[in-house]
Amino acid sequence: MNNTIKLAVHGAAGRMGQRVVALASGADSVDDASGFTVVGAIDHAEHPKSGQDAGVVAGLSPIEVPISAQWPDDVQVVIDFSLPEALDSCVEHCVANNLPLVIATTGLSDGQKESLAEAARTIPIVWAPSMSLAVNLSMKMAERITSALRDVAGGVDIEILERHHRFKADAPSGTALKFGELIADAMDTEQPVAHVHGREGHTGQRTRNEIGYHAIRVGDNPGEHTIVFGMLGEKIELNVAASNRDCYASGALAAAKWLMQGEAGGPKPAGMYNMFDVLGMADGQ
Ligand SMILES: NC(=O)C1=CN([C@@H]2O[C@H](COP(=O)(O)OP(=O)(O)OC[C@H]3O[C@@H](n4cnc5c(N)ncnc54)[C@H](OP(=O)(O)O)[C@@H]3O)[C@@H](O)[C@H]2O)C=CC1
Ligand SMILES: O=C(O)C1=N[C@H](C(=O)O)C[C@H](O)C1
Repeated sequence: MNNTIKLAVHGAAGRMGQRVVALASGADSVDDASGFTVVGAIDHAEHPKSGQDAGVVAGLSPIEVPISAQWPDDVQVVIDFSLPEALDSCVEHCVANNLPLVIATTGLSDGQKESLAEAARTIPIVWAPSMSLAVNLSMKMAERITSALRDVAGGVDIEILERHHRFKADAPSGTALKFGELIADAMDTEQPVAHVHGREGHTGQRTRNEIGYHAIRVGDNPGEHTIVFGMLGEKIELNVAASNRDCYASGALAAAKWLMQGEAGGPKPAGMYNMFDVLGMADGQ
């Protein structure tokens, strides 16, 4: 009997979808990727690779699963790496079929975030802008550094630089925005924190309650974030960089496996989870 977890990948023909299909199909021996069978490789019907074997598209031998807009019936868990405009139908399918869902797509609208919160009342969802262990650990470090420097004499200026490949459609990255959200909370100021995206012209002096964001698009960079903590006389730079996309793919597979490991032997209860939950880094864990 086949006891593996039956996985569908949404956005399967894309850069990330291909790596999830490859790792889950055993392309490399990655612990987090063991124990899955890819049963669905979902992409839009007009995709040029539609109908082709998803394993072949991902650079492997055939896995006998075509890239298709049709969802198979035997799916147990879904991983989404697609586009904001493609996500809604994926969430609707998971809610209608009671399927646990890992959402990695970034650039979502406020309305979509509200819809996700609603969906999480019915199904368990892991939603995170970065599935990478190193990035999530760096987020915890950024919170810690921000708190430690909160009352430093002369103050600290915090700026977030992100670099990604030229094909990336959203800016700044979802990860940069999440770093900013966590840092703003850790700044714990009475004044609201201003999120400043790039600077140009006669901007005046930098204020003390702002976080700056700078999005760089270069070549094939799979994702790099640098958080600069600038003080008078010294600075700290926290840099976290992917060498390839497998940190995200294996993190998403770890999240899918975690969703399938509820206390009662079935999936986790309905709710909104993140990678801190998956990695055991949530407050109080
Ligand atoms: N959370 C994380 O750890 C990470 C998140 N990401 C995010 O994941 C997303 C995908 O990234 P990436 O793989 O590089 O992007 P790609 O553009 O390479 O892949 C997206 C795939 O989704 C397809 N798609 C478009 N419309 C639909 C639809 N209606 N239904 C199903 N599939 C559809 C695209 O087709 P077509 O090409 O024809 O548009 C493409 O094949 C981005 O938002 C990115 O920011 C990326 C890496 C890590
Ligand atoms: O589009 C990408 O490539 C990435 N997107 C995510 C983001 O927007 O934060 C995560 C990672 O940095 C790669």
